Amino acid sequence: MTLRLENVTKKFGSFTAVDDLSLEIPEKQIFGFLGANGAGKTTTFRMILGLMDQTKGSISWNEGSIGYDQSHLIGYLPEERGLYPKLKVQEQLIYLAKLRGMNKSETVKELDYWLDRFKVPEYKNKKVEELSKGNQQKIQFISAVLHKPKLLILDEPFSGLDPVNVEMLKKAVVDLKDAGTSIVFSSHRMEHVEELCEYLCILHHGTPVVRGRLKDIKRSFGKKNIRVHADFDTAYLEQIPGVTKYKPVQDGCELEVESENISQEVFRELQGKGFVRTFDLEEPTLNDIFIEKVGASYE
Ligand SMILES: Nc1ncnc2c1ncn2[C@@H]1O[C@H](COP(=O)(O)OP(=O)(O)OP(=O)(O)O)[C@@H](O)[C@H]1O
Repeated sequence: MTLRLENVTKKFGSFTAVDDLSLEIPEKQIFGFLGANGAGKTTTFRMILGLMDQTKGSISWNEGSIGYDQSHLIGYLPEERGLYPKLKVQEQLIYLAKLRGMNKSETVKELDYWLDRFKVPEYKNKKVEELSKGNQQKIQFISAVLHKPKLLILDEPFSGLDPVNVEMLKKAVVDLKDAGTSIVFSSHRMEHVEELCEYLCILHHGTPVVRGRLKDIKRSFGKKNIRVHADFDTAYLEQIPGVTKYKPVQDGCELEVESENISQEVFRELQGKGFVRTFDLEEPTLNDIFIEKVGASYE
């Protein structure tokens, strides 16, 4: 059940929010959707879900289009969140699950499971407005997964959650993937995407600037980070051509180098100067890649 976007464009008047976006989102994986504010992530989700028509291009899931008759196969956590504040948690989840074809006893069973798992069983009969923002978000997440969707779209699922709740939700996302759910989520937090996703796309002004498998993206980025700890002054390393960043740290330095070859050059330059305690060569972080590809537009 691959989700495929082909040359998708969305215009609002003369403004292009999503520009000729082609993506293949593999099934049973967690796919990360990144981009600065206003990059077009939510707009893309809305088009995938059929909440909004694209101006051009096509979106297909399992070779067909996504229609309302597939609502029971899809779960969505919208960015704007949308629970009824005056209704009790159980009442409204029974109502929302009914729209997706679930009966009351199935819903209550699933709801009890999730409330226990998220350590909030006492909220079952509380009105949503009585819950904190983070706890409302957990309930909203439950409403997106209660019917065991095959495709789950999460718009900024971790925003506004404390670290314990972030971990709880991450674990739930991984377990859902292991159970066979295809998950797409947007986030501004690179470390979450780095930890959870095998595949990702970085959107910039509605256009993908990076897409594919995280491992391949990191490898092809070229730049590497090096951490050196030594019992001599390493400041001279900054002068090596191809060293793009230099930061002194306690007993050494952190470097960014243009390529693997330059890292070997740095290694050679360290020989014979004294005792080198650490020489760590690391792949770039997703944060490094994001800043390089998207960051310039902030300047
Ligand atoms: N209904 C609309 N009418 C006009 N412009 C819109 C509409 N919806 C979105 N936009 C514009 O389209 C662009 C993309 O918005 P979108 O909400 O998809 O971004 P996003 O990547 O989800 O951003 P964020 O990270 O801030 O949530 C923005 O410039 C936004 O102002």
